[in-house]
Order: sequence, then structure tokens, then C-alpha cells
Amino acid sequence: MRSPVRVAVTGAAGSIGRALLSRLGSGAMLGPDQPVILQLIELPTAMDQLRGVAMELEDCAFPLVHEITLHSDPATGFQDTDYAILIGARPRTKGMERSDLMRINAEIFSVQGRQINDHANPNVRVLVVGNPCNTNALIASRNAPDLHPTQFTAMSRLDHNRMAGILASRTGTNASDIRKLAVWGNHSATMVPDITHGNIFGQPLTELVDQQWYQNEFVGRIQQRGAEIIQMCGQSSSLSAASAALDHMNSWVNGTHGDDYVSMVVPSDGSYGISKGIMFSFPVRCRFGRYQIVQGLPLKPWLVDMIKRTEEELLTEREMVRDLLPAETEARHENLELPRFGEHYMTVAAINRRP
Ligand SMILES: NC(=O)C1=CN([C@@H]2O[C@H](COP(=O)(O)OP(=O)(O)OC[C@H]3O[C@@H](n4cnc5c(N)ncnc54)[C@H](O)[C@@H]3O)[C@@H](O)[C@H]2O)C=CC1
Ligand SMILES: O=C([O-])CC(=O)C(=O)O
Repeated sequence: MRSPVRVAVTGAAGSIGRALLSRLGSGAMLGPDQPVILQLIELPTAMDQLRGVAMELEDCAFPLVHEITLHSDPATGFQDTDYAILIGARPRTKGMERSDLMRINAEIFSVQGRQINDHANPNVRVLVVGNPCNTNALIASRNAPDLHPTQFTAMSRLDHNRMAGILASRTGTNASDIRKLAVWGNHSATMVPDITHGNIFGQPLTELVDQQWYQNEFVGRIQQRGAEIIQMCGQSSSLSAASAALDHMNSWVNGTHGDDYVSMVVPSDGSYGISKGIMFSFPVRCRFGRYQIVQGLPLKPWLVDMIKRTEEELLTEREMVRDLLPAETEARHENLELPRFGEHYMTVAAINRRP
């Protein structure tokens, strides 16, 4: 058994928080031999609910849960943490667009970025789930001057998993046999679900599903899946969002399989011509605890047009929160260079060579 690691979770008493913690406690994020110390963070007004969640976790008697601490102050909540999963935010309700949430949630993430900078383990890995997650992750990262931009990521894995699940139903296969899916851009209705490099047991997905169905139905369905769930359930996705957050961290820490890839929102290094200085969903491979943007995928012109639109949306979002992005951290994002290697080449030395 290894020594325990610290995992801080904000919004821990909310819908996603509850769904995530039970599976985190049973090893779904870091594996069955990695004990965890859970540092649960909530608003002062939600501390009773948080106590209830902690009591339930205690009642689960998970062998991997070494300790649980409860915090209404993020400074103590993030203390020495190795991983931070930032879920706490106001969720979207019926009829609300993500842009309505922008200002409400932006301030939370500027404070939390600073707190993580000041209190977390300097090697902390951060996942932002709270929406609008790409821009919230940018705000958090820009407010953490002592941490590297690559330590901050946001979640497009739910969109990636939604693609796999719906394609599995469509083709009558198991979701895990569907390889090389990609989500580009913003976690919003402009995201670009790309199946053009995908395959099932080597057979291209573009031969297995009808092109009209892909372009005219599937793309819109993935883009609107979150809104559809809100319409059905009266609240945003929680089980699938929690599952995707665990998958995201698991891939980052334990690696992706073979030459397959997953989608992660990471700081743009200019790959595929995407502006630096924004957080963008790319296909990535992970090895040795690091991620690398998959290079050299040829893109159809209509996908390139969509990718431009989602990039423009992120640039607009960045303008809306400009006052929360300190000038001192701008250059690190604008000049970000990530190591790039061949399609199948990833060694310990290569991936550890950080800019
Ligand atoms: N990136 C993605 O794929 C997805 C993101 N989301 C987003 O995740 C977020 C959370 O969703 P739910 O858990 O369903 O909401 P919820 O309302 O059930 O729970 C949110 C929790 O966060 C807490 N909270 C709010 N501000 C906080 C702060 N400053 N510090 C600590 N805790 C705080 C609240 O007290 C509440 O318990 C929302 O922003 C939602 O839009 C939801 C689904 C998918
Ligand atoms: O749409 C929302 O507000 C929640 C969300 O991010 C999703 O379900 O993908």
C-alpha cells in the first residue's frame, strides 16, 4: 500500500460532489492501492450538508479513505493538496445559457486560483468542473503565478464520454472499443465533437455511421446533451459529470491506453493554430503523469470552421473576465511552449522535459 495523497474537492456537498466522492473513496480515480485524504470544501452555509456527506463516507468504511477533513475556508482546504477538483459553482438551471453564469462564477475561481497557489503542494494537478469551465480554469491558472499553466485543466471528458456512449448504442458495440474520439474547443454548445479519426477494431467510424447522421444529428446532440439532461431532470448532469471527472484524473495520472487518446481542456500552446492564452479542449495522450496534445491530425474544412468558431467564443469569454486576469501571468500563457513529439513517440525523458 502506498502513502496517502491529498485530494481537495470544492462543492463537495453538491450533486456532482456526492456522486464523485463515493467512487473516489473506492479507488476509481487513483487506483485500488492508493489511499486518499479527502479535504472537502464548501460554502459556510452548506457545512451541515457537508457534515452529512462526511458521515455517509465514514459509513461506507472505504479501506482507501485515510482521513476526511471539512473546510469552509479554502486556504485550509487546499493545504498541501496533491489534487484539486473544483466543482463548487452555481449550476445552470432551465433556460439559462452558460454565458449567464460567467460573471457569477468567475470571481470564485480567481480567489481559488490564488489559494491553490499559496497553499497547495507545488506539484498540484487541478481539474475545473464548475462552468464555464474553460474560462474558469484560465482565471484560476492566471491567479496562480507560482504554478505552471499546465497544472490547470478543465473538463471536456463528459462530452468525450457522451460521444462514446451514444456511438456505442448506435453501432451496437462496447464504448471501450471505440477509439480516437476528440472534442475540440469550449465545453459549450460550440464544442466540436470529432469522429473523423475514430475507429472500432480498426474499422473507421466514418464507414460505420452515416455521414449525414454524424453531421446533422450527432454533432448537435452532443453539443446540446447537457441542456437536454437539464430539461429531463430539472438539474444538470451529476452521475455522468462525476464519472467523467474521475476518468479525467485517472487518465492524467495513470496514463491513456496504447495509442488511444482522450479529450482534455488544457492551455493552448498554439497547436492546430489555436490562439495561445486560452484553455482549449484537445485530444491528448497521457504518460508518466503528464499530457501531450496529439499532433498532426488532418482536419476536414467544415471541422476547421467549427473549431474557429469555438476558439472565437473562448476569446470573447476571456474578454468578459479580463479584469480578473492579472497582467503578471499573461506572458507565461501567451508564450507557452509544450514539448511536441511524433505521433507514437513518448518517453519518460521527453515528457518530463517541461518548458
Ligand atoms: N464541465 C462539465 O462537464 C460539467 C460541469 N458542471 C458544472 O459543475 C458545477 C456544479 O454542479 P452541481 O454539483 O450539479 O451543482 P450543485 O448546486 O448541486 O452543487 C454545487 C455545490 O457547490 C457549492 N459551492 C458554491 N460555491 C462554492 C465555493 N465558492 N466554494 C465551495 N463550494 C461552493 C454549493 O454550496 C453546492 O453545494 C456547475 O457549475 C455545473 O454547471 C456540471 C456538469 C458537467
Ligand atoms: O450544461 C450544463 O450546464 C451542465 C454541463 O456542463 C453539462 O451537462 O455538460
